Amino acid sequence: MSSLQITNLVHHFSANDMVLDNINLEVPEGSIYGFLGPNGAGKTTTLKLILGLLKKQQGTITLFGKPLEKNHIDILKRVGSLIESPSLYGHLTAHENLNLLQKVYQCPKTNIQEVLDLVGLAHTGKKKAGQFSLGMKQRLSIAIALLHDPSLLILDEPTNGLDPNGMIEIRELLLKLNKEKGITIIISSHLLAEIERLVTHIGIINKGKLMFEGTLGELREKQQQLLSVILETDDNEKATRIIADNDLTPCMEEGRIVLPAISKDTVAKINRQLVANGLEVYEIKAVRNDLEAIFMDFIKN
Ligand SMILES: Nc1ncnc2c1ncn2[C@@H]1O[C@H](COP(=O)(O)OP(=O)(O)OP(=O)(O)O)[C@@H](O)[C@H]1O
Repeated sequence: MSSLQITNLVHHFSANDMVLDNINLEVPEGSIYGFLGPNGAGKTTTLKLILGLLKKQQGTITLFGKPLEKNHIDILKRVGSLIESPSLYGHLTAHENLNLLQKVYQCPKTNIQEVLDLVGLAHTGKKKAGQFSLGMKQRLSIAIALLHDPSLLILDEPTNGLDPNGMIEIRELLLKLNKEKGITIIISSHLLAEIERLVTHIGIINKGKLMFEGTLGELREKQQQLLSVILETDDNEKATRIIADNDLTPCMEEGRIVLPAISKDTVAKINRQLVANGLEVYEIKAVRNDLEAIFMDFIKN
């Protein structure tokens, strides 16, 4: 069962800007789904459409097996979200902030202490939210999103601007919410390293197109398949010209030639050509791309 399914989602802000270009994605129930992409890729637009904060133009959005348009209120009751900067009352304590919003959202009062415990703010007592660190403010915003006991939490770049400690706190909180409360989480980010140790599933979006979707394990499998080749010769400029004649695109990095993934046969062929052209080949080695390099590859192409 999936918590969210999107099919053929298209969105324009004006006639000739395709901000979302036929997005299809699926968030399994119980997963932590990392929605990854560079600035301007279309992450916030997608998340706003999922929450009904933007009017859908084309495609279908289904949450908990029901179409969004026809079940908007019922669906929103099951979703907590944090999109863009949170609105907190700086002159109120964490408890007072939650107390106020609990009345606005008409959710059970009993949730307040539990939610404060969950996000690690139960000890903040009389301290006003305005005096909180950015990390504490983010955790209070997540607490607000949790007040009505949602089964899906949608967070748009919640670790933006946090120091490494703040990032770790949010990561541990989200893992706890997922494990202990069974909450499905969608979290957007433009940094793979930031969410790599948190997510079970990843969707990579670039220029409004979904470039990859799968489990973290499937992304790692791509890592196994992708090998770049590093070469060093006594005349790298000449070697680069010879290699480029094979329809390859070598580039220079730190005085060595770097080639995208190529087959063993091609490596042998290039080696023969370089030697036949009188070059000394000092080194040819295959290197595994790390996950970050794979992500960069998705957003480059
Ligand atoms: N209200 C709007 N009117 C016009 N263009 C918009 C509007 N909102 C977003 N855009 C454009 O749509 C594109 C996608 O923006 P979006 O905010 O969805 O990207 P993002 O992946 O969330 O990026 P970021 O990490 O920078 O927030 C960008 O080119 C942005 O300038």
